[in-house]
Amino acid sequence: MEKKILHLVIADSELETVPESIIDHPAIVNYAKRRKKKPERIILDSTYHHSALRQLEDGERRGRPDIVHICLLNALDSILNKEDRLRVYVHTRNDYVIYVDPSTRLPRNYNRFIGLMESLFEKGAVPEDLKLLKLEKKSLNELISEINPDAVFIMHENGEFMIPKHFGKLLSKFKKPVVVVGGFPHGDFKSKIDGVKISLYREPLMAWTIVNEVIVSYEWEVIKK
Ligand SMILES: C[S@@+](CC[C@H](N)C(=O)[O-])C[C@H]1O[C@@H](n2cnc3c(N)ncnc32)[C@H](O)[C@@H]1O
Repeated sequence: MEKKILHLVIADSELETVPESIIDHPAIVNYAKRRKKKPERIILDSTYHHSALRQLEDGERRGRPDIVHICLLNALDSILNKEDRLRVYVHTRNDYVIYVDPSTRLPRNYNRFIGLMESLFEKGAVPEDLKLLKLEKKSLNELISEINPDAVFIMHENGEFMIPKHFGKLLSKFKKPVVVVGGFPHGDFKSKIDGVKISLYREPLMAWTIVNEVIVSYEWEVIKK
């Protein structure tokens, strides 16, 4: 029997290189100089580029690679992943998808993670020989069609309420479910996708907390040894 695998998509993630329209902004130019990189090659980060972000549409939610970093650390270090029952994808606001090999050992250090993302956006795959992380231009809907799941669940604070334990049970009924978690700090999904919206708590939680809850609730159902 084919084993059940959970496909987790961190969607509409606020991970992008600096947009053309702000490459001349002093906050970007100075930061790029300090890091000895070209402005267009650096990853937008609200901690350092706050004043430049104010000039961008959706500026209050953009530049949050830290959300992707923490979600990926949690997912890749999970028991579910070590048991080869998890596939993780990062979809970004500009419709790029990062395919994450389950054996990837992501840098714990945030600055090193940023360096890795910059190489990925420049080269399309890192490390170039092993291709543990691969970048492709793709919409969220294209990614989901490619996975070809038997169910799609969208984690959403306004979805049908279900405690994590019950959600794990529901997920385990499917062979290849996709679970979508928003990789952004505020607001709603920008991509339009079909799926069953599920809320796991009566308040909004951070994306990485939802990632943990989903993974562990599923793990308790499918890993029985
Ligand atoms: C920080 S939240 C998004 C921002 C949130 N809409 C807000 O304005 O505070 C990031 C993601 O975590 C998931 N999430 C957050 N709270 C949730 C909840 N109570 N139940 C299910 N998913 C949740 C959703 O996928 C959401 O897109």
